[in-house]
Amino acid sequence: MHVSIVGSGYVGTTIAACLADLGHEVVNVEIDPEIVDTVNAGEAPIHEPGLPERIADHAGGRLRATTDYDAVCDTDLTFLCLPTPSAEDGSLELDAMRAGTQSLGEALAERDDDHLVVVKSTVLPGTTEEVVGPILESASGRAVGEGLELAMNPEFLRMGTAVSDFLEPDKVVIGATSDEAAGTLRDLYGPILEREETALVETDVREAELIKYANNAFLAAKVSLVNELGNVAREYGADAYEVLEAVGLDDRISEQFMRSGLGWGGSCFPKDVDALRAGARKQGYDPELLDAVVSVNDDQPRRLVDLLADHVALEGARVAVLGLSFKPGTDDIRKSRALDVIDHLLDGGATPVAYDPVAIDNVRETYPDLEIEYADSAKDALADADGAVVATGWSEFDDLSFEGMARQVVVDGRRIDVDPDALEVYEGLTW
Ligand SMILES: NC(=O)C1=CN([C@@H]2O[C@H](COP(=O)(O)OP(=O)(O)OC[C@H]3O[C@@H](n4cnc5c(N)ncnc54)[C@H](O)[C@@H]3O)[C@@H](O)[C@H]2O)C=CC1
Ligand SMILES: O=C(O)[C@H]1O[C@H](OP(=O)(O)OP(=O)(O)OC[C@H]2O[C@@H](n3ccc(=O)[nH]c3=O)[C@H](O)[C@@H]2O)[C@H](O)[C@@H](O)[C@@H]1O
Repeated sequence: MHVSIVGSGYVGTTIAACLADLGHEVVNVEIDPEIVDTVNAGEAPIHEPGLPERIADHAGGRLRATTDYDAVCDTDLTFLCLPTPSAEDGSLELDAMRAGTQSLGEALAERDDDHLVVVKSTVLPGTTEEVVGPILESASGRAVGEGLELAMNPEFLRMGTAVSDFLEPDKVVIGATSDEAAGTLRDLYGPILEREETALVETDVREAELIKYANNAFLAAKVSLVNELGNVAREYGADAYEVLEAVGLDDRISEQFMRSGLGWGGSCFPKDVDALRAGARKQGYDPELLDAVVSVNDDQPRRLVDLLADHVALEGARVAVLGLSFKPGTDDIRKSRALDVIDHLLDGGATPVAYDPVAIDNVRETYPDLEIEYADSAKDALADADGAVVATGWSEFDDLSFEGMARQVVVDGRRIDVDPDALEVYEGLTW
């Protein structure tokens, strides 16, 4: 099939390379010319395992990128993989969706053949049919349902495992406005749907939109619940990891997403939970539980720094911060809990000395005025430090030597492997 993908960020680039891998002819339409040049040069614009080799294999062949929307006219369907960030008040901001849809509609005015537009971005119920559809119709002069089809197909990939998550998903959700649209997507995903492990969910558009939010809200809530149970376990002097490992043996609960500690961050859980809360309020419902999910999460970084302050006077202290990315395996620092930990350390008058295997440049570029020191290795960060906090659970922190610290006080927000008896103080945030 000939596929166009509007937006070549984490999702758009990943699915473009994977669809090319499945044998489709793919073009990425992206406003950032630097990203376009990178993809066309056969390189990955983002850090994601498995992506560089796929882009190198297909660029110049089945995969290309362009800034020119007219490229969509040579394709059968277009995915919208545009950003859907939070507005100041946490509500869903649709400026990029509106702008990209307008450009797509204008380009499709030039095409008479059937065309399917698929919303891949995470959007609240009603957005596909009440925002995207009308913009498409007015910009293209074509009517949805008359050769111009509309569908919503949410994405569940995780950063760090995006390629394998896309190619080997638990489920594919298709919310289509017509049987033809659903059939086109089934054909597109053929080899993925043939896998026994992939469930196919066909539903209406509104349900498809909400499934994505419900999925993320559930996972974020699970981590907040696990964190709350961990906080309680600590008060009782019990080990939450042992407790939750046993709880996870119950099939109804599952062993996944049971790691308590510093909480969830990233570009999706925070914005999606906020958008759902704001959307629910707009509909007249007060989402008390989701509010609590956020407040438990917001409190964990402060709790971590308070725990350190029980052992180290923060004013004037050198504190090693191990990890900056929002989770291991990615250089993404958006809404990383590590940044909140750093803010609390700075508020307490400490000097944070940060180390991360891949995310330091992102922090430097994004927060040039942040008054912290950076280290080239964990060992350098720990040298002469009065205390250390573990903010991201990179595997290289397992079995780390804490020698060289002024005082071996370690407060762990991610349950790395350490020998507590070898340290002066070892505190786990939730165990
Ligand atoms: N990042 C992730 O792990 C996942 C993200 N999602 C959802 O997918 C959507 C996209 O997310 P990401 O790929 O992470 O965003 P991103 O910010 O990495 O990429 C979006 C891309 O769209 C481009 N763009 C913006 N306006 C444009 C326009 N008018 N025309 C063409 N290109 C334009 C940007 O330059 C950027 O490269 C969001 O709704 C997100 O919630 C869903 C599942 C996973
Ligand atoms: O909508 C999205 O963009 C994506 O959001 C998450 O993916 P991602 O943000 O890449 O990362 P996760 O692995 O889900 O981790 C999210 C946060 O939860 C934290 N977490 C996760 C699991 C756990 O047990 N404990 C825990 O604290 C991680 O450290 C991280 O900060 C979802 O897992 C994806 O299914 C979804 O597609």
